[in-house]
Amino acid sequence: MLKKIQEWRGKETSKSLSLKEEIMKHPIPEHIAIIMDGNGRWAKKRALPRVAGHHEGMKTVRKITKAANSLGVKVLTLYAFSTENWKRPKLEVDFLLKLPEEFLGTFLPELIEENVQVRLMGNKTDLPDHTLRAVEHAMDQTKENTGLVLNFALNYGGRDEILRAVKALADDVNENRISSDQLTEEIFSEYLFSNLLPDPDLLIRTSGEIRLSNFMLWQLAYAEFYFTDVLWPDFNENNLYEAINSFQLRGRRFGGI
Ligand SMILES: Cc1cc(N2CCCCCC2)n2ncc(-c3ccc(F)cc3)c2n1
Repeated sequence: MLKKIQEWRGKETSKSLSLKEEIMKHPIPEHIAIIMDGNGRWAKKRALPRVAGHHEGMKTVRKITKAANSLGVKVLTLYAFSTENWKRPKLEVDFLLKLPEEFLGTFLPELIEENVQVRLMGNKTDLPDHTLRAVEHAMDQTKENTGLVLNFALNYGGRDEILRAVKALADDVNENRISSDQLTEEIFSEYLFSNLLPDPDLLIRTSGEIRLSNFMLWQLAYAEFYFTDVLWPDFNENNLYEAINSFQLRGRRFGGI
């Protein structure tokens, strides 16, 4: 039995290595965005509390961040907490909003070592002070880093983002800081939380759900979508390679023929 497990693991490793070698021969998506779904289901399958799935999912964040950075991905955006998540039970929300400081408290030295730049995308005002302090400290400690931009969508909602951008733009028009005929998609993008970041090339959503859930509604206009039944806590480097391989096999036309 042990021999069979070792043989299986050997095959898995060689499959993973050969797939990584394969995708490295072709352009790697510059910006990958991930809806990290399936954490509660992962816990339920093991008769564990939902928060155990969130905690396991946090370990997957580290694993996939390292894998993306080693591939040369430029931006990795992770949907960590949506504006809709406030509707969850208070105990679960409190647990979730402690994860940023737990993750950074453990892995920030490693992120700095790996030249990763931490960034936040979302509405900061409603976040607890302890959460914001941890993230802003990490952003300050990594602002000079030039490797992977690890962009956490925290208290983020696509419609909220667009509405805030329109309001700020309307103020600028009313104050004659810009006229509506000067407005372009590029200028509008600067009003979004994701300003200065390139749009995602590849969106990955785990756990089999096939919907956007109010995520990066403007920015995903031309992205390739990849859906997998794998639950986020089980998502590994080979699953990432499979998603990138699928992306590379598709011909992107950006609306052209
Ligand atoms: C709210 C939340 C939930 C959260 N989960 C773990 C991953 C699965 C999805 C939900 C639960 N993770 N994982 C890492 C962070 C995080 C956020 C900001 C930051 F600067 C550093 C780490 C995180 N934040």
